[in-house]
Amino acid sequence: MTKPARPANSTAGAFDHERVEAAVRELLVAIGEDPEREGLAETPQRVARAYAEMFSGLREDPAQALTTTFELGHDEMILVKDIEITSTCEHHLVPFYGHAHIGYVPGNDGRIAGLSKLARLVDVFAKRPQVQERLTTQVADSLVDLMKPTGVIVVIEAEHLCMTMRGVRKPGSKTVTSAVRGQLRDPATRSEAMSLIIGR
Ligand SMILES: Nc1nc2c(ncn2[C@@H]2O[C@H](COP(=O)(O)OP(=O)(O)OP(=O)(O)O)[C@@H](O)[C@H]2O)c(=O)[nH]1
Ligand SMILES: [Zn+2]
Repeated sequence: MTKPARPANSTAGAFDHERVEAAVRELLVAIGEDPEREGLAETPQRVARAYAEMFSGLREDPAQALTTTFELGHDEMILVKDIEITSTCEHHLVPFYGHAHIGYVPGNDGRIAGLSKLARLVDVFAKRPQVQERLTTQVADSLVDLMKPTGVIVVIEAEHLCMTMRGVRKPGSKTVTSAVRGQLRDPATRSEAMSLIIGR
């Protein structure tokens, strides 16, 4: 049975460096390598440090990313385009990377978010084992939760290394996912938002 995905704001247990190091050492033996040879001797520790960074979002709360908001009385769409993202495919544990575009129309209070905080919010979810669709909806749903905006659109375009370096080997293929909430579901506003995002 497929287990349900971890809820957006749950916090995972502490990162166990020693256990990751032991697992990487074991992995090296399993692929026929010598984990004691000079070039690999420190690899388990390096990989543990890298994983701690790549999966740091498991222990982060999205509410802590969206800390700074301003009461501006703004009621038009705000769009932050081309936010670079790197995440990790949960099926193969290799990266997928590309760009996120986040647009929203503030709620009735006209409250807006600090621009950098939107990029921080994406990272909370990107730094977890992911599939692109869930990453996209988690960003949209947490923005709805935290900002109570009138509308939200999140578009992510990414290249998956699991499709380029191995398996089907189709370099250059891009996956585009979107999540649209509230007023931006209206076909006219949605297509205006999409043309701002896609029209470069
Ligand atoms: N929908 C979706 N699929 C993904 C994502 N990342 C990887 N996948 C796909 O997950 C699928 C896993 O398929 P499996 O048949 O279980 O694994 P596999 O034998 O390694 O598959 P191949 O990649 O086709 O060699 C593959 O089709 C991947 O392309 C993602 O973010 N979203
Ligand atoms: Zn994959």
